[in-house]
Amino acid sequence: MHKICVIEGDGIGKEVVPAAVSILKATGVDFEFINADAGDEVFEKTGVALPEETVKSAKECDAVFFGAAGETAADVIVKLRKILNTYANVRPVKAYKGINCLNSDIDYIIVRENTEGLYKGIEAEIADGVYTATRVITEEACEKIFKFACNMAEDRKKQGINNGEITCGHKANVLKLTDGVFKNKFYEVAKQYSVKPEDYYVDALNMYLITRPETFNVVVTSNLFGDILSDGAAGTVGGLGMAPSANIGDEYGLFEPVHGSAPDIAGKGIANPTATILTAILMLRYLNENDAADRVEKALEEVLENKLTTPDLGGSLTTTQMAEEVAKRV
Ligand SMILES: O=C(O)CSCC(=O)C(=O)O
Repeated sequence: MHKICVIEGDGIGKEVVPAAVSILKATGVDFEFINADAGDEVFEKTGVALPEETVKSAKECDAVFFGAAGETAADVIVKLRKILNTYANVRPVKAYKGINCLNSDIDYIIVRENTEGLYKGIEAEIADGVYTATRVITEEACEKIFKFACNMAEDRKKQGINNGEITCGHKANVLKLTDGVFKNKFYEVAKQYSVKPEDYYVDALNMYLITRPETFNVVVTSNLFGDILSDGAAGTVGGLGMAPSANIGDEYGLFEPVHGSAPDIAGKGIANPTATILTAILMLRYLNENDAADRVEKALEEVLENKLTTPDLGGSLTTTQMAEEVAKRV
């Protein structure tokens, strides 16, 4: 039995998470779902966006399934990632039939370092009207993220998905010390694996992810660059409604769609649940429930291809109705 800490959060999180949970229940896998609070609403009630009891529940469960947070997003998810030390933020970018994608051959994974860089939160006013943000790069975090990414590239090679290509995005021509270390550690670690390493300046890489996305397999980069590249990459495969993510550490897994709470459509029943369903598939694989993951992905692919979707994907169903179409095919 898998215990899952479910945090719906704010806005459409309250719609897409229950939709995905209904599909998880349809797989027949033995789950216990334990609801917990985080985000704007609990902040307004208690003054705390990430309650201690939610952190406790997250640590006691086998995985955390998170929806979205509004204005408090960074206070909730960045803090949770740090507390759970989920140092790898895994962001698949894949073209699905029936979805308006840049091309049909896109299938790569962005691995974003998830603990440091500019996300250390070290900001200061160092003089009147002068403000700084400190970017932290440590050899330890570099080792961990590059080993994680190289293992992923090797696994995909063993599955025949690709030939071990792995790409590092950095800005070492400007950030000569911090990204010089980042780039050098990448090649140092890559030597220990049967992979094909390459690197690009992150601005050029951003362009290549648009002009030739089908040529990439595993892309590894630092925190803020990963945040930016992954949103742009989502745009090449149908938008943030198609963007799942898995925050992975040595002890915990935190699963969340990349999109936010979308207050403009919250409560209308039209939120696209695909990103959250794809996130549920990532969680099933993390829990080694690979047969169930395959069944959900096959069911989702059929639903997408037949436009049994929410309006943003060309269909006419509600969030719940789309999830029901997936669930009955699982
Ligand atoms: O920048 C962050 O990661 C924290 S705010 C939510 C977000 O943008 C993302 O999860 O990509």
